[in-house]
Amino acid sequence: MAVVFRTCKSLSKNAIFTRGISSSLRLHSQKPPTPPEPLVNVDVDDKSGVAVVTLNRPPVNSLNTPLLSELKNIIKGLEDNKSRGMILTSSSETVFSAGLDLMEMYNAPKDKLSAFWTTLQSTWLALYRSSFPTVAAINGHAPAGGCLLSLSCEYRVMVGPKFSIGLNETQLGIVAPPWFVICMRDVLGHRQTEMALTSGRMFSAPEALKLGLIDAMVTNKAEAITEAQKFIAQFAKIPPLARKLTKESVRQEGIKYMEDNMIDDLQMFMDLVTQEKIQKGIGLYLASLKKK
Ligand SMILES: CC/C=C\C/C=C\CCC/C=C/CC(=O)SCCNC(=O)CCNC(=O)[C@H](O)C(C)(C)COP(=O)(O)OP(=O)(O)OC[C@H]1O[C@@H](n2cnc3c(N)ncnc32)[C@H](O)[C@@H]1OP(=O)(O)O
Repeated sequence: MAVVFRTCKSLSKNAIFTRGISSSLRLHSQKPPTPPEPLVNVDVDDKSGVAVVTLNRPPVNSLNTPLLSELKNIIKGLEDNKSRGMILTSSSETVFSAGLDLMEMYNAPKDKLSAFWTTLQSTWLALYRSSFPTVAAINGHAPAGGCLLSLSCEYRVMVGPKFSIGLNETQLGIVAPPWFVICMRDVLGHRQTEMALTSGRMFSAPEALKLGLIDAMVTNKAEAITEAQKFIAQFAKIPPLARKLTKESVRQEGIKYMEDNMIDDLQMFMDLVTQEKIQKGIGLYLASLKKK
C-alpha cells in the first residue's frame, strides 16, 4: 500500500500544514516539535487507486467536529481526484468508532453544538452520496454514529465474533434522527429496523451477519481490507458515471431528505439535545462510561 504524495497533499490540509511548519522551524531550533497526528489518515494505492481511510482519534474514535471535518475534506479530495474507491477503517484494535463524541453534546454552547451537527450532516451527505464505491472495514465496536458511518458505505465487512454494531440511541434516552433511520432501513428493511431501533439493540458480528446488517465477517483487519478490495474491484469494468447515477438514484430518499431538511433537522437536534432531561441523561451515561 503506497501513499501517493500528490494525492495526500491535496487531500490533507493537515499534511501540508505540518510539513510547512516543521521545515521552517528547523532553521531556528534543533528539535522540531512533533507534528500532531492527523485525526484521519488516507493511503491511496497506486495500482488500484483505492483509498484506505483510517479514523485515528484514540481511544475510541468518537466523532467530534474536527474529525468529521477532516473526513469530509478527505471524501471531497477523493471526489476531486476521481477515486476508484474508499475503504473506511480504524487505527484502534478494538473500536471502529464509538459514535458521536458525547462531549460535543454535553453542556456545549449553542454555536458549537450547531457547528457540530451541521458538520455531521455535511460529512454524512458527502459519504452517503459519494460517487466512488465505499466499504466499511469494521475492525472493532461500532455503536450509534459508528454504525451510521458503516451503514452509509455500500458494503460492510466486520471483524468478528467479539465486536458489536448497532444504533443504540434509545438505550441512551436519545432518538436516532430520520436519516439514521433511512440508512438502517436501506440495509435491513422496515420491520427489522423498527425492532432494532426501538430497542436500541447492539448486535454481535455473527448476529449482524445473520440479519444482513453486515455483508461479511472475517477474523482480522487484514482480511477485512482484502474483502473490501475485492468488493471494490468488481466495479473496475462498470462505467463510473452510470454507477454514480445509479447509486444516487437508489439513495435518493436519504439524499433528498438531507438536502430538503438540513435546517429543520438542525433545529430538531438543538431542541432535543438542549433539554435538561437529555443533558442529565448524557451526563449520567458519560459518568457510567468513565466509571467502567
Ligand atoms: C428527531 C430527532 C432529531 C434529532 C435527534 C437529536 C439528538 C440525538 C442525537 C442522536 C445521535 C446520537 C448518535 C451517537 O453516536 S451518540 C454516542 C453513542 N455512543 C455510545 O453509546 C458508545 C459509548 N462507548 C462505548 O460503548 C465504549 O466506549 C466502546 C464499546 C465503544 C469502547 O469500550 P472500551 O472499553 O474500549 O473504552 P471505554 O473505556 O468505554 O472508553 C474509553 C474512553 O472513551 C470515552 N468514550 C467512549 N465513548 C465515547 C463517546 N461516544 N463520546 C465521548 N467519549 C466516549 C470513555 O468515557 C472513556 O473515557 P475516559 O474514561 O478515558 O476519560
